[in-house]
Amino acid sequence: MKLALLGYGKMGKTIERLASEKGHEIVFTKSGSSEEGLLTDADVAIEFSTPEAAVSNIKLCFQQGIPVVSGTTGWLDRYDDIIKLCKARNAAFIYASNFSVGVNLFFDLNEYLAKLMAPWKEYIPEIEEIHHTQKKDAPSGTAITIAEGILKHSEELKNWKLNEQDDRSIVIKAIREGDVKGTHRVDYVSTIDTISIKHEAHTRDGFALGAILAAEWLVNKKGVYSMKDVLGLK
Ligand SMILES: NC(=O)c1ccc[n+]([C@@H]2O[C@H](COP(=O)([O-])OP(=O)(O)OC[C@H]3O[C@@H](n4cnc5c(N)ncnc54)[C@H](O)[C@@H]3O)[C@@H](O)[C@H]2O)c1
Ligand SMILES: O=C(O)C1=N[C@H](C(=O)O)CCC1
Repeated sequence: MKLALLGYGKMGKTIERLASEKGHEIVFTKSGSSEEGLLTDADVAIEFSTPEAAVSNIKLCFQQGIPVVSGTTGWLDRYDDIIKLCKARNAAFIYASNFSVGVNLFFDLNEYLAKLMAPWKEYIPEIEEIHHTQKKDAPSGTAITIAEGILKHSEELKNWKLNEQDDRSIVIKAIREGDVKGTHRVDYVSTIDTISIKHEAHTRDGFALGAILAAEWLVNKKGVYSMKDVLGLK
């Protein structure tokens, strides 16, 4: 598979290493807004850049007819526009807030637990995420997906809030420390006890391998997909 890498920071470089080990070829890399260029040698693009750059990078792929896998977080206020554009252009697109297989299993576990806990109103759900100090967005995209999974099964809770709790919202506590790769915990807290589930990434390899898997899956497809399609979790 011939790959274009849009964004060549911590994730871009991890993807380059692991994709090369799998026998894929990197034919294009982009690490700034001034670089445009032709992606047409690539079978698929993998986009891990910045919240400000993601939308124009994805559009660049749609314009050049290259399927695109995007893992950049912090731009989702534009997600619906991108989906419309993808359909209008008959392009191919996968976004995931987290590409690791472990986190995608954790998303399902989170929804299972949310359904189980829904009748037990004395337990209040809370989310905590911890990441490295260079991270630009808060809360993490993964924490937002976790919150959405809980909201789907709750009658009382209507939204999430960063570092703030009230009767109708789930608090997401965002902590930035050292070089933490990504830790997410969901607690159901009552006065009597706490029930917790946690995912802790030890390296970035899981995110990168999941993105490569998604790219391999997306080649020669059209349409909008998710990691559930890639992993057969639907
Ligand atoms: N979905 C997932 O599984 C997952 C996993 C890890 C990180 N992320 C997200 O991926 C993004 C990147 O993470 P990172 O740790 O590699 O960050 P990073 O800061 O190490 O790398 C980002 C790179 O993007 C480059 N860049 C800036 N503008 C650009 C542009 N216009 N076009 C192309 N590249 C540009 C920067 O030069 C930088 O090298 C973040 O949004 C992060 O939250 C998602
Ligand atoms: O390092 C990051 O930045 C990460 N971002 C994603 C998020 O916001 O959820 C995934 C975990 C790592």
